[in-house]
Amino acid sequence: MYIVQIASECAPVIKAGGLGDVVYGLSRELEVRGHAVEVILPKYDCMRYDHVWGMHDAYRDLWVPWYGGTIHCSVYCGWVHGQLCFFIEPHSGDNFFNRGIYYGANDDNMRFAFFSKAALEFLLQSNKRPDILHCHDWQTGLVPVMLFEMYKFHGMGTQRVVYTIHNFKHQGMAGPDVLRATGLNNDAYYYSRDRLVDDFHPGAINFMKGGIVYSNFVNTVSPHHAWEARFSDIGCGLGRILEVHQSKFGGVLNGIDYNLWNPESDRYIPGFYNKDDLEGKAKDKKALRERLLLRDSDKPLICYIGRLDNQKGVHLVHHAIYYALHKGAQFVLLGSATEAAINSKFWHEKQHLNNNPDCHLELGFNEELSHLIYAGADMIVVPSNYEPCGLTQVISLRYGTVPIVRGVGGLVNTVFDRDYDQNKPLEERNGFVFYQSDYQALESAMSRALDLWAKEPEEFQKLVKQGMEYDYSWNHPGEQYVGIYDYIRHK
Ligand SMILES: Nc1ncnc2c1ncn2[C@@H]1O[C@H](COP(=O)(O)OP(=O)(O)O[C@H]2O[C@H](CO)[C@@H](O)[C@H](O)[C@H]2O)[C@@H](O)[C@H]1O
Repeated sequence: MYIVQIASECAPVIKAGGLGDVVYGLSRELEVRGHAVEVILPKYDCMRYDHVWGMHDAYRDLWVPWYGGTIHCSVYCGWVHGQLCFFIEPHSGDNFFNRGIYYGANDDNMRFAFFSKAALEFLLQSNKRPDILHCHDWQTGLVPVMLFEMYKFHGMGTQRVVYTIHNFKHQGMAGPDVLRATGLNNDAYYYSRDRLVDDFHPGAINFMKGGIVYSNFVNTVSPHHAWEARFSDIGCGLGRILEVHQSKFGGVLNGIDYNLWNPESDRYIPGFYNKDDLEGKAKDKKALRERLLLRDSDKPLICYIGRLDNQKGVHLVHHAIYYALHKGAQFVLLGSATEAAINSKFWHEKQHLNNNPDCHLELGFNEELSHLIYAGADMIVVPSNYEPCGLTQVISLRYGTVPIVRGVGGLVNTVFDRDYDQNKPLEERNGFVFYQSDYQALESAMSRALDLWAKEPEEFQKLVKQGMEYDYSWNHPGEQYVGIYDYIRHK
């Protein structure tokens, strides 16, 4: 099959979070399975150009209709660690992708509506006719809308679309302007409850809803989150439309790239190891302590890696730091906050803990350091309020770092409590789970983990190995996505 992914991120060249990992990892897996995959991305000024090889212009004069006129774009192509990617660069006063940021501008809705339109124009004008377009999150929700309402009539009638939702919270909203800009026009038609209008804001077009209504298959990134999206408020108002389209909606658990995340060959860690020989992990712990100026000791080391925002349960992350220190453990945090209030709270905390030899807060995005932390830590906390899939607990399992997680979303599908899991036999359990979002719940799971570490080190080691035995590579999800592509092609 010929598959084109249209997305706003692809790791490591453009990575703000887990979406980038998934776009890259899934693309590689599909290629290994013998399919041809291309990725279409915006050409941001701030992307990591050092991760693109052989960048050259692929399509010099792409004219994209926008409002009544056109915007001139150039399309570049290059290889991101073996994956062929196309980067669209618009030349207009809007400066859509020259802002020094990926997201967070006031006109994000227009930036990504334009990108979606430009991606379709690029396919149309360059005569690319993939079997499958795979779109991700609100940024590309308008792709299937425009494909089936416009481009279908211009020679793109056989393309099928899979739409993957990584986060229901951000849905992309705009006024009727976006219909004018993209050429969809016809307000009365699109402002209907079974098409694009937001169920709760009658004046707004909802991009994600468009993606759900028009795509041939829709999924989120774990089976449990698919259930939550339909039957709880986690669907953020999209529950009704998911109900209407339930026959084409499901959950596919994410994988991680096992070549990139591999403690036996990771180029960012000094000690290599596997489940049968964990000596290298001790070396990594030592290296991590040295790098972050933590005192060398026989204390356990707990970490947190991830965005710092309400989704991730920041109040519990904050509490975990102090509870770990109180229990005689060390704590390392690697996180970045986009919200000013959260950012300043953690900067304040960082200053406060600056001289503590058992704690280090690293605020910012640092891919390389994240590898060393996954390898060097004994445990990771993931106390999310909601979590569509979650990659950090899965990466941790691969690195023999025991996850302590809140039982929501994909965390439920990947972490099984050592003491209480009802469905897995003892020898298949791999971490600690708590359910409530209060301090006591977190503390009880953390203290169970720390007690096991201190009092029954052999049992703790067993848990580490059991976690490393899980296969959360792209192998299985890759097969599931190919099954979905096949199904919608022949339906
Ligand atoms: N400061 C930092 N420095 C370095 N690396 C950092 C970092 N902060 C995060 N990362 C890395 O970014 C990735 C984050 O993965 P998550 O699953 O937490 O994604 P996120 O919530 O962004 O995405 C959404 O999409 C993904 C993919 O579908 C879902 O798993 C998830 O539930 C959903 O919220 C991991 O690879 C992690 O190591």
